[in-house]
Amino acid sequence: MKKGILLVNLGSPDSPTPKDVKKYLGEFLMDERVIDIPLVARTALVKGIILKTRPKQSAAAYKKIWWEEGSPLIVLSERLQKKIQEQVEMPVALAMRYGSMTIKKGLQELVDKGVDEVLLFPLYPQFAMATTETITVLAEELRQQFFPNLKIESVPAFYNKPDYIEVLSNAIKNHLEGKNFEHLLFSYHGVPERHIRKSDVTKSHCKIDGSCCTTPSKAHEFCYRHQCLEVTRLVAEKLELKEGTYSTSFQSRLGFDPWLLPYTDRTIERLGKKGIKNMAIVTPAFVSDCLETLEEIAMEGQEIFHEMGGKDFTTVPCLNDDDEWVALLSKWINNWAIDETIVV
Ligand SMILES: C=CC1=C(C)c2cc3[nH]c(cc4nc(cc5[nH]c(cc1n2)c(C)c5CCC(=O)O)C(CCC(=O)O)=C4C)c(C)c3C=C
Ligand SMILES: [Fe+2]
Ligand SMILES: [Fe+2]
Repeated sequence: MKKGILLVNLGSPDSPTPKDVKKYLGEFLMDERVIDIPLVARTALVKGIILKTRPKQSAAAYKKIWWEEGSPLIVLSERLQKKIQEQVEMPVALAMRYGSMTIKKGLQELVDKGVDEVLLFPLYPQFAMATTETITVLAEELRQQFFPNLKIESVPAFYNKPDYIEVLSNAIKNHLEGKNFEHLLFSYHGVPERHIRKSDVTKSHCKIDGSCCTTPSKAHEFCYRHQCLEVTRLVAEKLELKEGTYSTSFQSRLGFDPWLLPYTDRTIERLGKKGIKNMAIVTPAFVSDCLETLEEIAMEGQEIFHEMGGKDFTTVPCLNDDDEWVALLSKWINNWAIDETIVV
């Protein structure tokens, strides 16, 4: 059998124009694992309300962060793919869950190279219904419909793998070397609380009450909140951060449902009001810098902090195409090629 890799990230619009942003958001938000309400209600909400105003607003935000080569998320994912390809023997393709670089095209590219066994690699350290699950479900649907002879195995969330924590901690340490920060905020993309309850395989563990996520449970294999809190805990342990000098928050909420707390914008506000003058922020739910890190955090977050009296606001870049990160992903891929072990 010939093996190949399909790295999958979220995706971006083709350009930062309201028209392309609308097309992209339409596909993204109509995903039943992103806005998880019945089809009729989802259509009314997305097409009848969100897509009437949001594309213009989002396009303006995208314009602020767009690069000459294109969307930062896509460009950085492509750089990652190229660097991994230099370190592994088998073909490495890249796809996006939404937008033009489809998973179908990615699978076809591998099949055209003679691949019949694919390692599907969602580029998300933590599991979420709206990220990892939607990728694996779609890939399986495409396999059944178009590639019935293809074998696909998926890489699960790797949030607590010691070598991932080490690479992430080193990246944070290197970036913050010599910088004097009083507080390090770990900001993760949020999800509606409802998503956490839906993914609870035990159906009774998740209470979103702050304690369930630190009580051992089978539910944590698919609990986004637990997995985010664990990344913070493990990195803080590795970097020997003192209690009270770091915290976790959740960003990018959409709509009026309760999302995971505390919210990042409010947390930054609170830190500024409390008299913190120098803060740093890291965003471990994203492996590539994107709209949510470059605009929402590095621009809007910084502005909030300054308005509250804060001075230095340092954003730690995502792992992007960091050499240690590339080496780790290549090691995991090469291990799979040798003995089918998936990420240990
Ligand atoms: C951990 C990763 C992500 C989760 C979980 C996630 C959930 C989620 N997102 C929305 C709504 C939007 N997200 C948007 C942008 C965006 N989201 C992620 C990652 C996760 N989303 C990334 C990497 C990006 C940036 C993409 C880029 O091109 O750079 C947007 C678009 C921007 C905007 O208008 O704010 C929306 C909308 C929901 C509803 C959701 C639910 C669980
Ligand atoms: Fe929990
Ligand atoms: Fe999002």
